[in-house]
Amino acid sequence: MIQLEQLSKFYGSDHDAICALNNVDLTVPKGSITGVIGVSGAGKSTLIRCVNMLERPSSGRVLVDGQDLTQLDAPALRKARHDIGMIFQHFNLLDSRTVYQNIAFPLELMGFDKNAMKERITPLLELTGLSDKKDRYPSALSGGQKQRVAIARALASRPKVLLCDEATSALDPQTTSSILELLREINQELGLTILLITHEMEVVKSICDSVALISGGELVETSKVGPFFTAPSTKLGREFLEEFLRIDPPKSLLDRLSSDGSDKPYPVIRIIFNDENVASPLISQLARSFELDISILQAKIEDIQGHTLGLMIAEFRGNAAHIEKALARLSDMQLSTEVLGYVD
Ligand SMILES: Nc1ncnc2c1ncn2[C@@H]1O[C@H](COP(=O)(O)OP(=O)(O)OP(=O)(O)O)[C@@H](O)[C@H]1O
Repeated sequence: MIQLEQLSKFYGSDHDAICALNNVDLTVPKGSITGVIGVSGAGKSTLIRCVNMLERPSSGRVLVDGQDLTQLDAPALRKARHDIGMIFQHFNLLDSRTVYQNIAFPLELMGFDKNAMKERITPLLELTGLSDKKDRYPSALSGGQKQRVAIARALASRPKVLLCDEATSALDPQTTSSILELLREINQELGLTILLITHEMEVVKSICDSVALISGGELVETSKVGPFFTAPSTKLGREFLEEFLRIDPPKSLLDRLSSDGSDKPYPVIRIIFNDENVASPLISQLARSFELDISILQAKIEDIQGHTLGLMIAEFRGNAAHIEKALARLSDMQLSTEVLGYVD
């Protein structure tokens, strides 16, 4: 388990200090995968680097399995770091060492002899699918394979927690999926607690149990992943969700679309559905109740860990007063709606 208590970090001197983290409280339960998401500059890297003291917090506490790392002297911190593995966006492998030697590196520092090292490394090569690549150098590996080496190296000291710093940001979507799958497997098989930072909702959706949204160094929302995707409680959460769900209207529609409703009477609406209303025959009910013709122009449904989320772009045609009432009905139902423009 990782606990961050009132964690703050300032860079620079007093008068022009930059506040990168401001009184952050976050708990990552044992065996869970928690994602910290935020835009560039929000403080994600600073946060994750404070967990293993690569950055010294300015104030607050960092507890890993109950031990406050901010209170440790250098030798005790070195020892505590054996419990914390970390992987990075750009892998950080040693180019002059083979795959095997890279994974062996932390064990050498810990004083393992050759046989004990082999005993540790062989199953890690298997787990990460690298057994046949053990004598290759990093330059002869793909990005995904490099990240697998980094994961094996991070696991060599048998850590209790794994920190992932944008671990898939440099990878293509297919490789990203395979690395995320590997992380999920490791989490389940080894019971490893994982804290990751990302700017991608797709990563959170794929493997996280919980999510923490960070902005301007402050934690603005924490939630289980299902509720976060179906009903985020903050404006920023909703923005992330909309960006994730975004489907651009087709060009043929954009060409007809006017931002001004005075010359074109029929609105084109984007509606986000969630668990509560995705299954209801909402569109046909609205059409019947308000005598409207509703054309669905685009639609998308996502399954987020058992929760359903849908997005639809639809054109509402009919009497202006009836359209207004239909929109009011959507609003009463707490559905997130947005008028994209008007058509005639
Ligand atoms: N070493 C540093 N010295 C001064 N300011 C820093 C330093 N590192 C980060 N910052 C500042 O702290 C704030 C948070 O940066 P951080 O790198 O933690 O954000 P981030 O969310 O990880 O961004 P990105 O996704 O772009 O990496 C930013 O305003 C950044 O400019």
